[in-house]
Amino acid sequence: MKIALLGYGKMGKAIEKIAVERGHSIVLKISDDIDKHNIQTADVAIDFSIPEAAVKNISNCIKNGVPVISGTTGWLKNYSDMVALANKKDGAFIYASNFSLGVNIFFELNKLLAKMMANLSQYKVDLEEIHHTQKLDAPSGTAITLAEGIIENTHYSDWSLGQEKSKTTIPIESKRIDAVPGTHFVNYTSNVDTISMSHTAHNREGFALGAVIASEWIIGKTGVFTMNDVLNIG
Ligand SMILES: NC(=O)C1=CN([C@@H]2O[C@H](COP(=O)(O)OP(=O)(O)OC[C@H]3O[C@@H](n4cnc5c(N)ncnc54)[C@H](OP(=O)(O)O)[C@@H]3O)[C@@H](O)[C@H]2O)C=CC1
Ligand SMILES: O=C(O)C1=N[C@H](C(=O)O)C[C@H](O)C1
Repeated sequence: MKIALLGYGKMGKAIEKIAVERGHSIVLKISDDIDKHNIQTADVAIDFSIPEAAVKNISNCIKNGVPVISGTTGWLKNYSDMVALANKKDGAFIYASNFSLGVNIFFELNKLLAKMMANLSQYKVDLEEIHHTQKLDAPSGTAITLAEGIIENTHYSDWSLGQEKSKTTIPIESKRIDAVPGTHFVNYTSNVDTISMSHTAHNREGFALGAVIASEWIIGKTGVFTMNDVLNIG
């Protein structure tokens, strides 16, 4: 498989290592305006860039008929536009806030726990995420997906960064510490106890492997998919 890397930072480099180990070749490493490059030389594009570049990168791939996997976070207000474009152009597109197998299992556990807690009004939920100090966006995309999983299954209707805003808003605390690859907590607290669930990434390999597996999976397919489709969970 010929892979274009859209973004050659920490994740681009981690993906290159795993892709090459799995027998793929990297034909493009793009860190600037995608319009300067011919994306059609690749079988698939993997975007781990910056929030401001993701929409243009994804659009360019879809318009050129190249399947695209995006892990970039912080651009999600435009997600429905990318879905519409992919459907209109018969493209192939996967976005995931987190490509690791462990976090995708954690997403399902989060929904299950939310269902169990839905009628227990003595508990309040809050989320916490910890990442390295170079991270550009807050809260993390993973924390937003966790909040969405709780909103789908409880009376909560929104999330907010920082302190609790109302009884229907899930507070998310974002911490930035040194080189932390990514840690997420889901806490349910009552007057007498706290139930906590956490996922801790030890390095970036899980994210990178998930993105390469998604790229292998999407070849030959048309449509908009999620990691639940790729991993056959959920
Ligand atoms: N979904 C998931 O599983 C994961 C998602 N992420 C997300 O992936 C993204 C990248 O993370 P990370 O690799 O740590 O960040 P880095 O800052 O290490 O890398 C981002 C890279 O994007 C480059 N870039 C800047 N402009 C463009 C452009 N127009 N097109 C393509 N690339 C560009 C930057 O180049 P330069 O430095 O020259 O400006 C930089 O090399 C973030 O949004 C992060 O949240 C991260 C880990 C896992
Ligand atoms: O920026 C990162 O590093 C990460 N970003 C993703 C996110 O925003 O959730 C995934 C992972 O936690 C690492």
